[in-house]
Order: sequence, then C-alpha cells, then structure tokens
Amino acid sequence: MRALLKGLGGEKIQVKQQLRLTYKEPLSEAIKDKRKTMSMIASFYNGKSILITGATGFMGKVLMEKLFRTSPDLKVIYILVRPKAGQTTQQRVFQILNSKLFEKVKEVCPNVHEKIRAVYADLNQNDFAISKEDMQELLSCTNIVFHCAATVRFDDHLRHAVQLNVTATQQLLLMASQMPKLEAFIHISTAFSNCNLTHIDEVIYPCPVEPKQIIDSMEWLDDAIIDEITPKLIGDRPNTYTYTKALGEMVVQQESGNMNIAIIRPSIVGATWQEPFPGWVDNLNGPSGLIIAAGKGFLRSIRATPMAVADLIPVDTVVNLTLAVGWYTAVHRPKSTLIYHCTSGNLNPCNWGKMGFQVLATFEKVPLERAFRRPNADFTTNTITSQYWNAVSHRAPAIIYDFYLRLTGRKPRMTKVMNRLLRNVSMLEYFVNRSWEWSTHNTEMLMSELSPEDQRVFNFDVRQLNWLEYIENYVLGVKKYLLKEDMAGIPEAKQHLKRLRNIHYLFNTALFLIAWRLLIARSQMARNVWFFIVSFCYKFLSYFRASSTLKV
Ligand SMILES: CCCCCCCCCCCCCCCCCCCCCCCCCC(=O)SCCNC(=O)CCNC(=O)[C@H](O)C(C)(C)COP(=O)(O)OP(=O)(O)OC[C@H]1O[C@@H](n2cnc3c(N)ncnc32)[C@H](O)[C@@H]1OP(=O)(O)O
Ligand SMILES: NC(=O)C1=CN([C@@H]2O[C@H](COP(=O)(O)OP(=O)(O)OC[C@H]3O[C@@H](n4cnc5c(N)ncnc54)[C@H](OP(=O)(O)O)[C@@H]3O)[C@@H](O)[C@H]2O)C=CC1
Repeated sequence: MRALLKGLGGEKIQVKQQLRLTYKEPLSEAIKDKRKTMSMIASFYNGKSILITGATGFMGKVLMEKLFRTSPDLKVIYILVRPKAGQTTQQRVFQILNSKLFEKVKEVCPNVHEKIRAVYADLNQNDFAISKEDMQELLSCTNIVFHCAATVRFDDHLRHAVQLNVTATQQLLLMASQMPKLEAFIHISTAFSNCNLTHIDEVIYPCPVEPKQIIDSMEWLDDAIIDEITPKLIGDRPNTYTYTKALGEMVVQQESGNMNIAIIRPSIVGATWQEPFPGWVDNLNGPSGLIIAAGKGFLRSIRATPMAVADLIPVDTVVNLTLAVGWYTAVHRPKSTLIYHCTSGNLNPCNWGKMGFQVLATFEKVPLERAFRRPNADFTTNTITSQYWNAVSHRAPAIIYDFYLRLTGRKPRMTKVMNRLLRNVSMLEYFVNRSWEWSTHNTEMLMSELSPEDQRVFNFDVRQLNWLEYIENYVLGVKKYLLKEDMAGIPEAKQHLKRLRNIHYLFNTALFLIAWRLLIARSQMARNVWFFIVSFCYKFLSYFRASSTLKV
C-alpha cells in the first residue's frame, strides 16, 4: 500500500485528503478505482526534481518533452549542459524550448522555461566543472537521475570514449550516492554493448579487463600506445563505442551501492513513432544519414543482408520505457539492478530488405530536393560485388562530376564527399549483416505491472507498430525536420529527378556509342558483327515494307 501511495507521488496528499473526507470504504478499493483513470507514472514525476545528462541530445530532448507534457507539475528538471558551437548553455536551452518538438509542451506547461535549470557542466572534466553552488543544489534536491550523455561515435579515440562512457558514469554515480533524496538512477546503455554475442540476456556480461584498470591506464598511456592496444581491448566488438558502453554497465553494477538503479538497453533508436508527432528526428545517427544519402542519390549500394533483422526502435518508445522504469525502480525498489532491453526484433521483426524497399518507395512519392542522382539503391551481399559497385556506382560518378566542376571553373568536392560516405557506410555494415536476439522478460514484466492508463500514456509495446507506416513517416521526418525541406518543393524535386533520368539515358547512350565506335575501329570481329546487324535490320525493314505494300 505504501508503495502504491508513493506511486501516486505528487497527488499523494491530495488523494489522501479526498479519501478521508468522502469515503469510509477500504482505501485499496478507492485507489484501485483511481488507478483505472489516472496515470500513476505521470503523477509520480509531479513534484519531483529530475537530473538529466545528455538532455541536448536526440533522446534527451524527447525525454524532457514527454516529462513536461505528461507531468507539468514536476518541480524542476536540471540539465547538465556545455556551451557548444558558439552558443552559451542558456542559448542552447532557449533554442530547444523554441523548437517544433516543444510546441505541445508550451500549451500544457506554459511556464516550462522556469522549470528547466541548465547547469553548466562538461562531463570530460573533473567534477564535471560544476560550480560549488550548483553542485550543492543538485546534491540536495535531486530525486531522479537519467543518465543519457555519451559519445555515440563509433570511431572515437578510446581515451575519449572511456572518459565519457565510463569515467563520467562513475563520477555521476559517486555524485548520486551523495544525494539524500535520490529515489532512482536510470542509466541508458545500448543493446549492442554485448554485440559480440548473438543471444543477449538481461544481465551484465563482464569484460576481461576491469573498468578501473582501463580508467587508470588511460591516465598515463600515450595516444600511440592506446591506438596499439585498442584492437586487443575491444576484442570481437566492432568499435570503441560498444566496448566502452559495456564497461559503463560494469561500472554501474560495481558502484551501485544501495541506490535504486536500472539499466536500459535500446537497440537502433529511430525517429518518433507517435509522440509528440510522427517522424521527428534531428540527427544523422543510425539509419537517418543513410536514408538521406540514398534519397539524394549518393548511396547506390550497401553491403547488407536483406533478411537480417533491422532492430530499430522509435525514440518515443525508448522514452516511454525509460520513464516507466524510473517510476518502477523508485516505487518498487527491486533488490538488484534490473536491465531492460528496448528492442523490436523478437516482438515485431522487420528486416533491412523491407526497410530499404519502403525507404525507396517513399522517395518515389516524396523525393528530396536537388538530388545528385535518382534514388536507386540496392543491397549487395558479398565483398567483391560491393567493391565493384563502389567503383562503378559511387566513385566513378563522383570523379566524372568533379571533372565537370573543374571544367566549369568550380572546386571539385564530390570525390571527397563520396569517400567520406563510403567510410561511414563501412562502419555501419557490421550492424546490417547480423541479427541478434535480446530477451525481454523484464520489459514484459514491467508492461504487465502498468495500469491500462499507463500502458496507454507510456506505451512501449512495439507489437502495435506498423513498420511500413513508421518508415514512411521516418523518411518524411528526415525531409521535414532534419533537412528542413518544404513540402511545396515536391513538384520541382520530381521535375529535377526527370531531368536526371534524361541525363542518365543520354549519358548511357553516348557511352555505348563511343565504346562501340572504338571497338569497331579496332576489331575485325566487331566490324563483322556490326555489318551483320545492319544488313539484318535493312533486310527486315525491306521485307516489312514489301509485305505491307502487297496487302494494300
Ligand atoms: C529490396 C530493395 C532494397 C533497397 C535497398 C535500399 C537501401 C537504401 C535505403 C537506406 C536505408 C536503409 C538502410 C539503413 C541502414 C542503417 C544502418 C544503421 C546501423 C546503425 C547501427 C547502430 C547500432 C548501435 C546503436 C547505438 O547504440 S549507437 C547510436 C548510434 N550511433 C551512431 O549511429 C553513430 C554512427 N556515426 C558515427 O560514428 C560517425 O558519424 C561516423 C560514421 C564515424 C562518421 O563520422 P564523420 O565522418 O566525422 O561524420 P559526422 O560526424 O557524422 O558528420 C558529417 C557531417 O554531418 C554534420 N552533422 C553531424 N551531425 C549532424 C546533425 N545532427 N545535424 C546536422 N549536421 C550534422 C557534421 O557537422 C558534418 O559536417 P561537416 O563538419 O563535414 O560540415
Ligand atoms: N541513438 C541511438 O541509436 C542509440 C543511443 N543509445 C544511447 O542513448 C543515449 C543517448 O543517445 P543519443 O541521444 O542518441 O546521443 P546524442 O549524441 O544525440 O546525445 C549525446 C548527449 O551527450 C552529451 N554529451 C556528450 N559529451 C558531453 C560532455 N563532455 N559534457 C556534457 N554533455 C556531453 C551531448 O551534449 P552536446 O549536445 O553538448 O554534445 C548530448 O546531449 C546514449 O547513452 C547512447 O549510448 C543507445 C542505443 C542506440
């Protein structure tokens, strides 16, 4: 019962008073009734002080938005922000609050700017470079911590990846352990932290070298030695990102003390499915960059296994699960650190073939503006054909285009762009040629613990996801929110694609004629074939003309 009342959070006192005044029936019945009509999770966050790291990131923004929209009476959200790209922390917050993503929030929570407190912090620094006063406030007031900040770059130097994904996590846990009002600490990891395995359970798998040893060694090893030992340390993982996220989980386990901690492991996080509106996305990570590259006609072929599971998960689904986990961890206080897989493959699988097909089908209807070539990408499954297509469909057109730019007195750039794209694609290939299985017992258990209202408001049931619709909205979202293209430009974009098609036909015909001309100039055999074809056509035409004259 206490847990239940705690779960009612901000409305706790109000509900108690109401019950005392009006009812004489047992409390449990009344609360059961209340459960049916109100969101326990939403009311839990009302009145709370919440600390979010990584709030300026893709997932962090959606997390804040949902919190403000569903729990407008929350006390404050502290966000750890650093200045970036010439913007102060305040300017960055201002920009986020004034973005399209936050339009609905402003209606529900008009004083949102008063409830968000940007704390200057750099997670790469000691004590995060947080001022003494700010630190004091954070330590004494915080109820819930959501740790989303990370470096998600696959090619990050091990030193930097360890600093952010391991050391900063350790420091944040140390901070959290000094928060007297802390109710839950939620750590966002990745489903790919153990991508060296094919079946992944909801447990922490230890890495051979202890995180503490890695953290210590990063302090005295120089970059050259780190570069040399990196492949040995990461072992059969594909990059420093997945390796350091696995170390981060070990740190969480080791430093958990008696805090209520949970770990969430999302798979490939994509655009929003439903909330606050479908298709919202604002960065190039995961599939988004490749969707643009395909839509603009740069990407024509990718080495991928069409039948491999595309374990995409919409960002709003991840956020709903995260908030439900925050509530459950604080209210039910599980004895051990629970791990929640936020994946789609085992409940509602989609494969890369289906996804690629739907991406191209959407571009047929809604093309991107100023494409380099027509969107016409395909999957290849082996390295040799992939290299062939890279040469023919990627590098050759780039070289020809650069030649054209030079001829017209402009600076060549396409070869550089193409090389960068191919490098990026090669880093993602590991993930599109394999399938994984994640067990989801904890996530399913949590779903069954939610009231019908919570299941609706904090929906993380991916079985309800219609992939074709989702992918179409994703592509539209990439066009609208990421590339900021106007839908009014679609007829012009279609016209541009028609021109590109005509140029393509013209180019191919010219290429064929030139090749043929060169061939017949050099080979007697080609000349004989040519004369045979010409005389055959001539005879056929003469016969056709003669027979049609006879009929008349
Ligand atoms: C049958 C028909 C078939 C048809 C077929 C059709 C096929 C066609 C259909 C195609 C779709 C279907 C297939 C999809 C496959 C998807 C696979 C996804 C797998 C993902 C697995 C993820 C698993 C793990 C999940 C996780 O747990 S991890 C989270 C995910 N993590 C990542 O996904 C990081 C990856 N990326 C990097 O690691 C770095 O990106 C790196 C790569 C090193 C590059 O690095 P670099 O070359 O430096 O390039 P960028 O830094 O990206 O920047 C470059 C420039 O863009 C700029 N720019 C960066 N941002 C932004 C931003 N916001 N806004 C604006 N600009 C930005 C930046 O300013 C810079 O501009 P500039 O400075 O040049 O002016
Ligand atoms: N996106 C995905 O596909 C997946 C993501 N995840 C996990 O989800 C979490 C969030 O990812 P996502 O939102 O996509 O990532 P983003 O790259 O969009 O966001 C990363 C956040 O971390 C912050 N950050 C990075 N370095 C520092 C620093 N030195 N000091 C302060 N803040 C810093 C960034 O701040 P700034 O804006 O200043 O750079 C940003 O707010 C991560 O833990 C990631 O591992 C897990 C699975 C898949």
